[in-house]
Amino acid sequence: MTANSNTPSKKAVHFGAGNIGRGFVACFLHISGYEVVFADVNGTIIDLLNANPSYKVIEVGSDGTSESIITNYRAINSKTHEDELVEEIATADIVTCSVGPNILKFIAPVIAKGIDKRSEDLEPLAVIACENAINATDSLAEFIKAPQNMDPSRAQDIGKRARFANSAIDRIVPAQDPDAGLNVKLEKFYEWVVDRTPFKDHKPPSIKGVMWVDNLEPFIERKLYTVNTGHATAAYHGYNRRKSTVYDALQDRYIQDEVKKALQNTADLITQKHGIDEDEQRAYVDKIVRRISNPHLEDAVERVGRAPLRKLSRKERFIGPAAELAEEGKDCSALLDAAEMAFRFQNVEGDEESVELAKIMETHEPEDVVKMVCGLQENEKLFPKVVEIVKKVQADSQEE
Ligand SMILES: NC(=O)c1ccc[n+]([C@@H]2O[C@H](COP(=O)([O-])OP(=O)(O)OC[C@H]3O[C@@H](n4cnc5c(N)ncnc54)[C@H](O)[C@@H]3O)[C@@H](O)[C@H]2O)c1
Ligand SMILES: O=P(O)(O)OC[C@@H](O)[C@@H](O)[C@H](O)[C@H](O)CO
Repeated sequence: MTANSNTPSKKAVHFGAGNIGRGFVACFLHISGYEVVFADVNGTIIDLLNANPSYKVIEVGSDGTSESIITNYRAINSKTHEDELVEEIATADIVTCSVGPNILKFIAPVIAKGIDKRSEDLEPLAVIACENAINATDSLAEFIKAPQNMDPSRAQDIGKRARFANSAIDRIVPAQDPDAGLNVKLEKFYEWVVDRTPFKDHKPPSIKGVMWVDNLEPFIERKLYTVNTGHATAAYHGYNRRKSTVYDALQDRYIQDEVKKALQNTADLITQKHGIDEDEQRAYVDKIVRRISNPHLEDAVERVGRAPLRKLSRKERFIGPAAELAEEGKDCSALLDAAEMAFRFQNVEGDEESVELAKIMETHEPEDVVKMVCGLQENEKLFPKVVEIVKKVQADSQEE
């Protein structure tokens, strides 16, 4: 897969040269004819990218392996070379990011400067956040337009210089082997759905593989509450049963049943809320269970369970759907079982949020934990159920 050399050169700046960044977003921008300028704070990755003119994207699955070569990129350290990056953004066609939802506020200032410097003779910059979070691009746009980052008068007519489109991005990219260098191993499946509505009066950027839709909400909720709910359920149960990978976890009959029950809980919500056909959702679930069971990915439960405070928050894969189901008096018990396992994901090596979670659990009353971590309020039907879970986990920790 290489870009057609006759394609006029277009430029994309991509924040986050990590797994999904190199393996999916940059790969598809590359085959769509963009020069990709990576921006990252990891000096080692930046140096490697600048020293190597190509890297491989390796798709692995039951029907074999296939490789693509990615070229035509540069890399800039956003911590040390901000001015250079501002110039690149001011003249780019697209800015994408896959840095993690909690990092958006840190990349916003430099994007704001680049947008502000942009000539209005150019098409507006297309900004698309590729994170596992509902409306991540809106969150990024809010940070960009905040008065500390942009003069309010410029924020008001920012639409002349930039358009912000939410997206749902789906492809499993595990942590890479330490000796993999820049190469990225990932699954064959991919889905990248982007909101078309911000480009109504302009042409949306041309990116191969993107599905443009007028209503993104069903796509992002279905993705987060199926792929990520199922994945995290397997990972947290797996972690607590000492499994190494999601594949190993799913070999355990009990965990497999818990995943299926959690995905039945979310299917009950999604099919009704978004008018999705039940058979279609069943097929989607089956496919996801097959995808996360891919033995070639060797996806560690610690990666999939990473950042438990984010994953236990209000709009995320467990509490988001469970709160809505509880309000309707529907079953959300498997989601709560998985949330309990997430509360037990404490002090995991290399995971700051799991250390923070342990401190919060040790020093706060159960009701306060539920308010702080899950963003639930006392008047919500789910609140007492999660309080009971927290009490149980706290009691078990005291016994240990
Ligand atoms: N890996 C997947 O399977 C997958 C799939 C879909 C979506 N996502 C989402 O993509 C995002 C990234 O996930 P990942 O697995 O690629 O993680 P990753 O850790 O491999 O990559 C994140 C990259 O962001 C960089 N970064 C951190 N702070 C930065 C900053 N201030 N400025 C610039 N770069 C910064 C890191 O150095 C790292 O290279 C997350 O939101 C994740 O949920 C991941
Ligand atoms: O990236 P997170 O931490 O939100 O979730 C971990 C995994 O579930 C996730 O990265 C999946 O691999 C991905 O969302 C598949 O599309």
